[in-house]
Amino acid sequence: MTKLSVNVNKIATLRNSRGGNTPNLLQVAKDIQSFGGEGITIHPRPDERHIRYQDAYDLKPVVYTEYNIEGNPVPKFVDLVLAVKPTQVTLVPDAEDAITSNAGWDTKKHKSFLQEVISEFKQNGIRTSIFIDPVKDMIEGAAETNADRIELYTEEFASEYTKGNEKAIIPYSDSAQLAIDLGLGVNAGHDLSLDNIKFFRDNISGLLEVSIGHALISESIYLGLENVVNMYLHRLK
Ligand SMILES: CC(=O)[C@@H](O)[C@H](O)COP(=O)(O)O
Ligand SMILES: NCC(=O)COP(=O)(O)O
Repeated sequence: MTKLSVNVNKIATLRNSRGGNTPNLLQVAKDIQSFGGEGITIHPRPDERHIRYQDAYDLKPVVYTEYNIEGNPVPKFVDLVLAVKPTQVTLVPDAEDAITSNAGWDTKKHKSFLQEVISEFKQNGIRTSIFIDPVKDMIEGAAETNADRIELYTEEFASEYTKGNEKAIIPYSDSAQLAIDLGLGVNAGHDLSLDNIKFFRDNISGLLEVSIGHALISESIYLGLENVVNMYLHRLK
């Protein structure tokens, strides 16, 4: 069963745009879970353009499903995650000025760093996942970091699928199977949407979790948040 974790970054974007507290991030997170959402994901970036570090603390008592905090493991981020202790931390190699996440880890080049930071999170009871491209060497490197899971970076799939190229799934299905064979759990995210999620899910064995934000919140403008959450859940059955 693939769990739906809703990324609420874009709720925070809207909230911050007026300087107030509308939409109320905590209330939206409660509602998403009451609609059937099986997790809440946030990605506090160093410039706090959307999710603020305080949001990560404030959400902890509100999230009773799975709480996933994503980000580049710079010292401030590591301290935040160790203090909040979410269900899962997803490590993303984002540059500070990146408009959004745009690459997976080089797990060979950063092996010792990742081993060290992953060990610290695991010692604190936090499940670890690393954001990764669907590349054989990188998946093998991920296994050597002792991460619990990988998160397949799905932008390339989403972009190609939109153009009608269904073969774009092949690196992802191959990578997922290799990860499972190496003892890694498989998550996925970035640019997944109502249009592509069922095809992706149907072709990825053992997919444990998808984290979806930008498309889901955008689709909700037209279709309503409760309706969209349930449309994703239906496609993920
Ligand atoms: C790692 C990942 O794919 C998501 O966290 C994505 O980066 C969302 O970040 P933004 O909402 O800032 O685009
Ligand atoms: N890890 C992916 C995520 O949390 C949301 O990415 P997106 O759906 O906003 O592209």
